[in-house]
Amino acid sequence: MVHRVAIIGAGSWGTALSAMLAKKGIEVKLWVREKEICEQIEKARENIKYLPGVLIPSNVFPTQSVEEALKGAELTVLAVPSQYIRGMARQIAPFVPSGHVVVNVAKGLEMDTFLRLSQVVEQEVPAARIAVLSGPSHAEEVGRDIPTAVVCASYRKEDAEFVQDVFMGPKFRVYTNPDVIGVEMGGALKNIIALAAGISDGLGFGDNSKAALITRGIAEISRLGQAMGAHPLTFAGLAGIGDLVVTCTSMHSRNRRAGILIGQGRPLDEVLDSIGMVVEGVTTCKAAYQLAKKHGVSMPITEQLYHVLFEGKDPKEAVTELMLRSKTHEIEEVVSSMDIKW
Ligand SMILES: NC(=O)c1ccc[n+]([C@@H]2O[C@H](COP(=O)([O-])OP(=O)(O)OC[C@H]3O[C@@H](n4cnc5c(N)ncnc54)[C@H](O)[C@@H]3O)[C@@H](O)[C@H]2O)c1
Ligand SMILES: O=P(O)(O)OC[C@H](O)CO
Repeated sequence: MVHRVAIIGAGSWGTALSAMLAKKGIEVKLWVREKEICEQIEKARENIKYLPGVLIPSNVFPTQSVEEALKGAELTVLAVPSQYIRGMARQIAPFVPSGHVVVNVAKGLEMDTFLRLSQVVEQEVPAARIAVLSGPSHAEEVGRDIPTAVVCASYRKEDAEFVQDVFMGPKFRVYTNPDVIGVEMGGALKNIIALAAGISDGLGFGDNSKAALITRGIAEISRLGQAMGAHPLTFAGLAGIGDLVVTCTSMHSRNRRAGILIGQGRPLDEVLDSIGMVVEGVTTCKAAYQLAKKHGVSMPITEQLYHVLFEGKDPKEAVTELMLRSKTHEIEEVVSSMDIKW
């Protein structure tokens, strides 16, 4: 039984996970970047900016010191947005003992290097053993004890099972998976498709369009994931189709909400300002667009979203290009493996 956990980052997700672990009786040291939020959690037991309405138990100890957060921790959770993972990993590194498990819960790719986040943490915290936790899990629901299932991936079975034991509870079920690449790529790339699904809603399209985006979305996520070494079946799991469905359909999703506003014709800067929280799909789209080129993988939805976000393309024109692009089979592997001549 673990007694003390450090959580680095008190945005929506770090705050929800802190509350959840604290309710299991674990002492949580929560590193909070903003002084006013740190004081608010300490005094009012609430994080009004990032997770309003969720009571933060008294065994969550907010601190602005990374050293203090990690002191005596048996597990460290990195819960800052993906573009800050390297900086935070570098800050925690001096306080991470050899063999300590660091679990990354952010979903994205590093924008300049296109690295997966566990690779970034590995580079910055060589003493750590890395795990990742992903899957369909909106902070607003986890913070309110709504039943949720996620997946933990790690190269070592014992590390994945350790994280599973720490997080598992009657309202939070954790599976394990050795496919770190697949779990990370599913979690990162679903945000791109959620932005596209939001745009579809913002344009006034319907459920058919959404289902098409989800289904063709998982096809292109899986293609890039496999080109990078992932197992295809991981994309049929919680970090794949599971997270894709929740993010494309939920009003909690910041990516989907941002997409809706873009579809309604609002400029990207204004949209990101109005959401006020991280919209990971924007930077991930940039990285995935380049990664797809590098690996020679076709990602038509990602490609069109890239043109809309960064080159001012009209979303309606992007939809027409997606619908009219060259004809193709649904699943190439089915065509080649069926015992019939085509
Ligand atoms: N919110 C969710 O429901 C949810 C669920 C699962 C995974 N995630 C993932 O967790 C990660 C964190 O997202 P979130 O939802 O908690 O973010 P958020 O938008 O709610 O909060 C933003 C966070 O970024 C921090 N921050 C801002 N500038 C920083 C800097 N320079 N250095 C370090 N930290 C800085 C803020 O202090 C705050 O903690 C993301 O990758 C997200 O995809 C979120
Ligand atoms: O609000 P979003 O779009 O960042 O999604 C949050 C989680 O990743 C959902 O699983």
